Amino acid sequence: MNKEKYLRLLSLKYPNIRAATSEIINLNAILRLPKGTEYFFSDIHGEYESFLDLLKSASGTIREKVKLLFENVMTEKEQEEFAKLVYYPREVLGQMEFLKTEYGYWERITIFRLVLLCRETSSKYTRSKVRKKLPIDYAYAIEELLNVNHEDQDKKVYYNEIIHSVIDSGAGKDFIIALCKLVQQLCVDKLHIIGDIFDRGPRADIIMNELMTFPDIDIQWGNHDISWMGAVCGNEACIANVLRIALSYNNYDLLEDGYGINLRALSIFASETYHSDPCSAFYPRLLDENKYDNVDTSLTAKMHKAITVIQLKLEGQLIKRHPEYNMDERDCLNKVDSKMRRVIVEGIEYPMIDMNFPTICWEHPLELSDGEKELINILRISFVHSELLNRHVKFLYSHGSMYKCVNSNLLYHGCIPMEEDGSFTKVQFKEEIYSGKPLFDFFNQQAQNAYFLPENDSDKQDAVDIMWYLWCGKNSPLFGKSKLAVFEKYFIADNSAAVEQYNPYYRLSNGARVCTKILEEFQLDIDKSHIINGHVPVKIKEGEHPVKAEGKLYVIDGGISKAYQSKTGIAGYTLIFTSHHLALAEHKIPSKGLSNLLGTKNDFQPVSPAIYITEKMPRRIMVADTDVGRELAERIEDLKMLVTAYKEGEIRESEIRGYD
Ligand SMILES: O=P(O)(O)OC[C@H]1O[C@](O)(COP(=O)(O)O)[C@@H](O)[C@@H]1O
Ligand SMILES: [Mn+2]
Repeated sequence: MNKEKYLRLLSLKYPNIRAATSEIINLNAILRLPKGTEYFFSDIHGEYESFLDLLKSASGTIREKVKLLFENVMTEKEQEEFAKLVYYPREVLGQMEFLKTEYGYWERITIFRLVLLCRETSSKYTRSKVRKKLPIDYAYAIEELLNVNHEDQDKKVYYNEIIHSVIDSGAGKDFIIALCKLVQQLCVDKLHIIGDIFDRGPRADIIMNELMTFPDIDIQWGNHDISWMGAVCGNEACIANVLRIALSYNNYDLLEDGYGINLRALSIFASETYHSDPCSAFYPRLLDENKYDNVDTSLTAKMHKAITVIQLKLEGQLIKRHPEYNMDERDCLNKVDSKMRRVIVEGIEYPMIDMNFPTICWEHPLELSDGEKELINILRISFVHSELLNRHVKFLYSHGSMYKCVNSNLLYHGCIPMEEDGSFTKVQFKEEIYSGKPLFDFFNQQAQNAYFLPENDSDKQDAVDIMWYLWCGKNSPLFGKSKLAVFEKYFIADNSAAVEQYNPYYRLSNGARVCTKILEEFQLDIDKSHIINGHVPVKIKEGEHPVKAEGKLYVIDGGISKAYQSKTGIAGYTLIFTSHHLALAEHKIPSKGLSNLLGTKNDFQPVSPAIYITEKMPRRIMVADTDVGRELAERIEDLKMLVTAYKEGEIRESEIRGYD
């Protein structure tokens, strides 16, 4: 756009010198504020209770602020009760049994204390930023309360008046809820999710609903997320895969209650096809109980086997369609010698532990039976049309990507595929060869194409297929392992056949030199920047540490996922980036959540992690030093140009606004 056209558009918003100048002053003020606090989480894996605890408590930060403010007027127990209210106001209020007279007093003092907490948490933001986070209904009242000067006697009366009128009008509870939510949102200014929201734990859908309420959030897709996205794009191998994992963890509530995926056809097909098969290797892991949909485990095992066989066939077909994936080795069904009941994997022969495959014709092992064809078709329709799942996937697209550079940090879930010598692996798709950043960009574009291209576009199918490659391909930055040993885990007794080798990245990135090379590849300042990954559980109890490469790399998969806590020894990490420092909050097992709060009242354990400062900033980081700050500085320059244009008569000033 040419300069004059651009300034004319800008003049619609700032129609005269006064308006433009006052915006310049505002923006300059914002630049001089400390930057907001950023929170990083990864590998949440459907654990909605623990995750909501961490999010709503700002990983222990709110508890610290409560202590700071009220240590002298509240006992430890009262502080804990108060913090509990801030995290789960609706639930706590629903539980309260007070005499009417006591309640009125409690409501007043609670509002008063919450306002103090809001003031403390909002102190480093401009009024305008706080205003944007205010709930519409109470914006005016809250803003007044936050900004009243307590020294002034008249103002104090005014302050009390506001609180009284809120209570008198019967809005006390709602007002308390609004203040609590505001504290939560003020504490976590920016939220970064480094992938793997889905699979294993009970309710990824509840996590997504919560994330969608967050004003400032970005998501770097994990391999598990991309496989759900692929499923919604209609990739049948991905559909079979997400169902297989969900069944293996007994996640019926997520599938049926959450996403409305109808499993009737699968259960009928499985119980008929595998009626006398014990399906022993397919019993689900029972880490959580379903609240709504309970299916007996022997039927689940049959459904699990049915979908696994379908998945192996569909994967084999995909591999045949795409020789460029170089994944022939993963076409395992074609490596089975059905007569000898043996299979050859990576050149080694193993006995098969199970040869009951009523739907496989060994002449053409990848062909779906008629029943399987009909079934996968029904399931595909269910996934592609699930309304809530589509909303969630759209959000993953609008707020997510393969990687992100933000405030001097490089965020991605898994790895940059690398050779043993530290060079970026060159990967060929069609005629093009990609490596390093261009490989990420290529996959990012393909993921977009998979969902957004119209059905009749000739590039659509390849893009939809690549979603499966991103889930488990050797050179997928989201996966980064030599193979995903689905077949071996179910059908070979020897565990060594199921070993998945990590890409050399995972060893080489422990060295600062390789991390520097990666940061340079993404044009980041090598002295200030960090790489932030998830994907690989950090085995703390075996002496591993999340901070690597002389502080340049953070791996923050600490095991929020219950299934992995025995490996890591903790219940997850939160990386916290304030204006002063980078810190890791290390969460203890068990993080007792909402269900405890609602069950036995006294059993609630507040989130109180061990917090370690891992890097102090040489000086306080201000908004001016951040990406947003750079955008604001540009806007200031533009506004200055506009002021000059007004002064020189190039554009005429006006009082009225453009289009509104
Ligand atoms: O422990 P589970 O749920 O059976 O999953 C094991 C599988 O998950 C994977 O680790 C991928 O999941 P992550 O991205 O969470 O590591 C595979 O490599 C592995 O085969
Ligand atoms: Mn992962």
